[in-house]
Amino acid sequence: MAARTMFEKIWDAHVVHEESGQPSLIYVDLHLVHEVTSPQAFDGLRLAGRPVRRPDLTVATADHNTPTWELTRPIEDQISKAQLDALDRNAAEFGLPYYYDRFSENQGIVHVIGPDLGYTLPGKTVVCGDSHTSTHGALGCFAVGIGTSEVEHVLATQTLRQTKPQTMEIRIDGPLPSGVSAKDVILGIIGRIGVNGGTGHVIEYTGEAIRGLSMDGRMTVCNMSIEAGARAGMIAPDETTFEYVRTRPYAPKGAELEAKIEEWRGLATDPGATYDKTVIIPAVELSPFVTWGTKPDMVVPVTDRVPDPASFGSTAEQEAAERALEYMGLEANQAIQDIKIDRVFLGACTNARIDDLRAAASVIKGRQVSADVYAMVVPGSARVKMQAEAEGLDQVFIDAGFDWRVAGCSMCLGMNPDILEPGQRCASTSNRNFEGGRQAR
Ligand SMILES: CC(C)[C@H](C(=O)O)[C@@H](O)C(=O)O
Ligand code: SF4
Repeated sequence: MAARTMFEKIWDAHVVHEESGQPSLIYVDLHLVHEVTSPQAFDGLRLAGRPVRRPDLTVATADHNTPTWELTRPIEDQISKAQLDALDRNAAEFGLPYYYDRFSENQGIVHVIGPDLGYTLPGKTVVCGDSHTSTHGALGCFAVGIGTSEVEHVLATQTLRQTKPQTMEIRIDGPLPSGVSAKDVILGIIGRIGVNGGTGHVIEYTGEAIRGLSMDGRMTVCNMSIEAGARAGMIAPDETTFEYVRTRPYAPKGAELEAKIEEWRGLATDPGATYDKTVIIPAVELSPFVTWGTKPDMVVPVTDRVPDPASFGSTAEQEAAERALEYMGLEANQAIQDIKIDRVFLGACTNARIDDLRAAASVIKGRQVSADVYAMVVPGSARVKMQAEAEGLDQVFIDAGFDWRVAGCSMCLGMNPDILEPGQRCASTSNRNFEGGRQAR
């Protein structure tokens, strides 16, 4: 058989039906569900009198609307409450055995809990009515975000209509310079290829720098494939992946798992397989990055300055930069480290896993949040929160003046009470910086 990429192997193994000129029908191994994009999908099933075809392959949780204050306080916002209540009802009515409501010890951001609990596994096809489903590809699976009508289709049939994407390799050569994290890798990539650089493609991240990342770091990279315009992101499973899976509560165990691992070793892209596009970035060219504007590719090293709009090549870019500076309240050539911030948000499916909290706590330990800044940490899941508390990280944050919250999406999109006031500037670990969004990084 001809040499194939990892994506092609997973795709080939899941095609149910192909017809020329039509999207393919692919089988879905894992369907993740949250309260925002599922209510209408369940309504559709109810109207058609159809059951959920594979409740055993469906995992649901409440994350976007959940308040991050103490769980004993009731939800004030009626729209949030209605979406959460709808998922409670739908999970009960359609018999979903794996539903984690906001009080569950397995609750959390859907992209944090899937891998952490051991539902997301190498070789699978994973879908969710959510753009950052790309996160799961870090384990070596094809994970793609879908819309609400597709959520209904998957609930009803366990299949998805999907046009076969093209493949793109992004190789980061050499080890990462010190101080450069997974977030810097992906911001550096997006800064280079732009927010449309991956359009129509599945990105496979390769190279020494990627191999050297922990699973949590790999998820950060794959998470923001969407900000590069890609359909999905993926990383070949290796010993780091297998070690991670061995300690997941709901992953296969013992001999069954070891047999699976042998199978998963065959998923990596074959030598000689070709990608439709390849981008090579030397790791030495990466540094700690932040965004200064209103698109994820408006990126500079943190030691640098806000760019001058006049320095951009096209009129469109110049105008976009001018608008971004105005929105952000920044001046051209201002040093990034001189920018005043009002808030800090550590959280979201980009950077709220245990490695992220450990890294932040190691910097924060012994320091104080400025009296002018309100800072909060929102762990990605109840399990991450528990683990952090077992390690005493919560105390490090609290001693420094951070608020220590309950898990959820929180300020990342502000469907819950965690929002900025107009004009406030926030340093955020989230994945987007759009106008009207809630965060700056
Ligand atoms: C609510 C949901 C549809 C949305 C998404 O798909 O991305 C959200 O997760 C986000 O990040 O804005
Ligand atoms: S944390 Fe943010 S990006 Fe991630 S799923 Fe929630 S709202 Fe979307």
